[in-house]
Amino acid sequence: MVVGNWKMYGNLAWNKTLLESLVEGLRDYRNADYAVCVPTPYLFQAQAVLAGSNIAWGGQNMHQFEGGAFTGSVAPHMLVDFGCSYVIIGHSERRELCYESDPVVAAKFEVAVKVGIKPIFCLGETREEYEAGITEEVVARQLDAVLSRVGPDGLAEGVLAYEPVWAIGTGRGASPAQAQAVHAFIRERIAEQDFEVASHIKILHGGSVRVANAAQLLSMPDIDGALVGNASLVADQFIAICRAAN
Ligand SMILES: O=C(CO)COP(=O)(O)O
Repeated sequence: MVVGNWKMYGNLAWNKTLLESLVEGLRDYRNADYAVCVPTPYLFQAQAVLAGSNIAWGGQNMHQFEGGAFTGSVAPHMLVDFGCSYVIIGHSERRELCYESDPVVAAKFEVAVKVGIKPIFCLGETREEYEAGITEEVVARQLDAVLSRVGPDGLAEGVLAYEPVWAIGTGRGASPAQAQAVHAFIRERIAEQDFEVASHIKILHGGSVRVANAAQLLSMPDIDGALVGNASLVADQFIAICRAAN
């Protein structure tokens, strides 16, 4: 599975070119599930261009409540209205810059499943945490917050994305072996609760996934796909990463 996270980039004209190029470039490919998570105002455009194609679309965030006086927020059902299959939950940029806590991320995960949207649940350690050698502790805490709220069967309704924060946007991602070790740790921790769920759940990798390193990362046994930032903004690069998935 390969998912593009456009973050806060794009405009109507530019999106149109990118989306149409993706449809064209991936038309004959069925090797993986493909999706793009676009800024909320452009969901209608993603829906219009991608409907009927083999590329799904989704949001990058949503509120955990179904409605209310939350100026500037987007309710889960609003993503449903625009045909979203996915929503990114707990991205490190939202955890860090918007102070989203583990309990909030867990609540969002639960609500997304409830309204029928697959959450792409992000977890990963910061550079300080990595350097302090507490990666597993941090990732376990983030995972457990969701697991304890929805249980293994609930978790199975979503997709996981391990994104070491120090690898995001830096061009210096984790090595395949480094990434594999944490992916395996995550899978083992889920297996402690439910072996079946652990063996079937998709764990994507994110953080400077590029054309040059995608195939190697995706060949690791516990890496089931990629969550791509920068390279998802360039049609040829995103298409190449999608084609590298198997
Ligand atoms: O944050 C990311 C995807 O969610 C990764 O971004 P980059 O691919 O730009 O490092």
